[in-house]
Amino acid sequence: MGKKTLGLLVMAYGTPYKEEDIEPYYTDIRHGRKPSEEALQDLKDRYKAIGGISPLARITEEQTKALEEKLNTEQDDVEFKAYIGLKHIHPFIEDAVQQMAEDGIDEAVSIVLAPHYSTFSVKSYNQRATDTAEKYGIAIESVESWYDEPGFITYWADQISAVYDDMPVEEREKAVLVVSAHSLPEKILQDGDPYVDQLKETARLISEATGIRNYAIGWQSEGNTPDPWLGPDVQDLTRDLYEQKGYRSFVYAPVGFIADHLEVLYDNDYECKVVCDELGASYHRPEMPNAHPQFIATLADVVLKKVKRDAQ
Ligand SMILES: CC1=C(CCC(=O)O)c2cc3nc(cc4[nH]c(cc5[nH]c(cc1n2)c(C)c5CCC(=O)O)c(CCC(=O)O)c4C)C(CCC(=O)O)=C3C
Ligand SMILES: [Fe+2]
Repeated sequence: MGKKTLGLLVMAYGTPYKEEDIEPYYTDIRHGRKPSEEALQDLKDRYKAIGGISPLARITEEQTKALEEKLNTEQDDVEFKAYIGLKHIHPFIEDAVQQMAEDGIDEAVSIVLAPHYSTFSVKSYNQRATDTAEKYGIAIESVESWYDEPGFITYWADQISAVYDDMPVEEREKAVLVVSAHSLPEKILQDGDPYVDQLKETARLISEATGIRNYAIGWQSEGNTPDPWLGPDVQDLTRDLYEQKGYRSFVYAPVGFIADHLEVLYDNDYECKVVCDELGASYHRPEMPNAHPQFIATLADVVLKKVKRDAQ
């Protein structure tokens, strides 16, 4: 008998593949409500500013292929077969699980390509995966978070240290590390959501690993809604750190994301850089994990730990 095939559901946010996808994609993000003409144009302009469309679709695919390959070379007990399931565009999470069922898979493990757990993000991905798997009789186990995984911390520590090592000593003395994730509505805190504490812990572990004591936590890319969002926003934080603490060099580590995409290429590389330029401060942003082998090996560790624990 051959090896058992285990489904590997890799879930991610999703991104438009071409300009015409932007409207239905944005409508899906807004729970089916069409965006205003103005908001739609604003989003189209941001995608245009990063080169027309996001590289995220390609990167998610590269990460998924690399993870499947790594898992299958790392161990010999099962054969992992990867499926991409997206939150806001095809192939949707439900499509991926249905495809698994059609391929005869009855056992699967899932991981979200986002390190920190929140009721807004990972919980809803996992719920959709579990509901659909149940419908098709697939036994699925879901990774919940990996914000403190040693390889993840090492990845960022190495990238950040490389940026600091390249700085002249005078710059390094006036440098600050800004560790950030996507902002969420403040109301998540009322339900004891672990999101904020998890980001703080990622930052603390990076500080410990790099020896960088001057760091601050920020939130970015907040939505355009009337409710209050988690702050401080990274742009306001940049000004405050400049004015009140005298920092002159800013190193942005958007650790809530793992790929080059709109939030990083626009919200950090354009918007934060504009603030730094205005202030006459230096802007740095270490490389995102993307399909970096060290990062993929970390994801493989996370998946294998989940599978092994459940096998006991
Ligand atoms: C927590 C979180 C993550 C990280 C965890 C995870 O990865 O799941 C994330 C990632 C991403 N978010 C992305 C894109 C967008 N998110 C939006 C809007 C929103 N995100 C939210 C949350 C998150 N988002 C929320 C609460 C809203 C407001 C919704 C509302 O209106 O109530 C909008 C609408 C316009 C705007 O607000 O900019 C867009 C275009 C892309 C793809 C980028 C690309 O295509 O390159 C990625 C990776
Ligand atoms: Fe988003």
